[in-house]
Amino acid sequence: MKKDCAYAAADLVKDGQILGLGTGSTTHYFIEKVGMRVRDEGIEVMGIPTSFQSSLLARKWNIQITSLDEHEIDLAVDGADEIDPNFNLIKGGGAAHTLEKIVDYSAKELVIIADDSKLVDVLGAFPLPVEIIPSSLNPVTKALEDMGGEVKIRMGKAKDGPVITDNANFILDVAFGKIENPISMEKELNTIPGLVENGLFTEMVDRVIIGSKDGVKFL
Ligand SMILES: O=C[C@H](O)[C@H](O)[C@H](O)COP(=O)(O)O
Repeated sequence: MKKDCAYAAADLVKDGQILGLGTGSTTHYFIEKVGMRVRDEGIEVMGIPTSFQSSLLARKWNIQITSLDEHEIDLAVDGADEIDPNFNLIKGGGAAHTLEKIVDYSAKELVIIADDSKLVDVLGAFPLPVEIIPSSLNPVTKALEDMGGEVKIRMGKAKDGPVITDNANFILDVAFGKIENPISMEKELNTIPGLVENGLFTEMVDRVIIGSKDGVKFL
C-alpha cells in the first residue's frame, strides 16, 4: 500500500522539476520510483533531501542533489504518522521532521503519501515528536509537562543512549492525548526556548494520496 501511493506520487513528477524528498519507509518508494523514471525515461529532476537517509537513497538512484541555497522546490512529497480530515499531520516518527518542515513548507506544492492506517479523526494517538537542543532537556520537559504532555526521551535502538538527529539534537516523544487545536499548538510549542521544531504540520498540505487494499485514493 505504501509502494502504491508512493509510485502514484512519482508519476505526478514532471521533467525539470525540483523535488523535496521526504523521509521514511513510504517516501523510500517515492525516491525509488523517481529514480526509475530518471533511468528509464530520462527525466531530469533535482532533489532536496530531508535526511541523510533520503540523501543516500537519492544518490543511489542517481537523482541529482541540490539545496535550498540554490533552488526553490516545485513539489515536495513526504510521509506522515497521522493525517486528520483537514490534512493536518503528525510527523517525526523517523526523527526527521525539522528538515522535513523546512523543505515541505517552502515547496510550491506539498503532497503527502501514506497507507490508510495513518488516517485519524483527531491527531494525538501517535505521541508528538519534538526536536530539542540537548542542553535544554530539563526546562523543555518541564514546559511540555506544564502543557499537559507526558514526555519520553527517544532512545536509540541500534545505539546506546538517546537518538541523535541529523542536526545533532535529541527527540522527545510527547503524549498529549487528543490534539483538538493543532494549528495553535504548532505555534505555541515553538515558543519554548530550546525546542527546535515540533512534528505538527498544519494548513500546508495540498494533496494526500492514500494506499489502501481497495487501491490508491487521491484525497
Ligand atoms: O521523521 C520521519 C517522517 O516524518 C516520516 O515521514 C514519518 O514518520 C512517516 O514515516 P513512514 O512512511 O515510514 O511511516
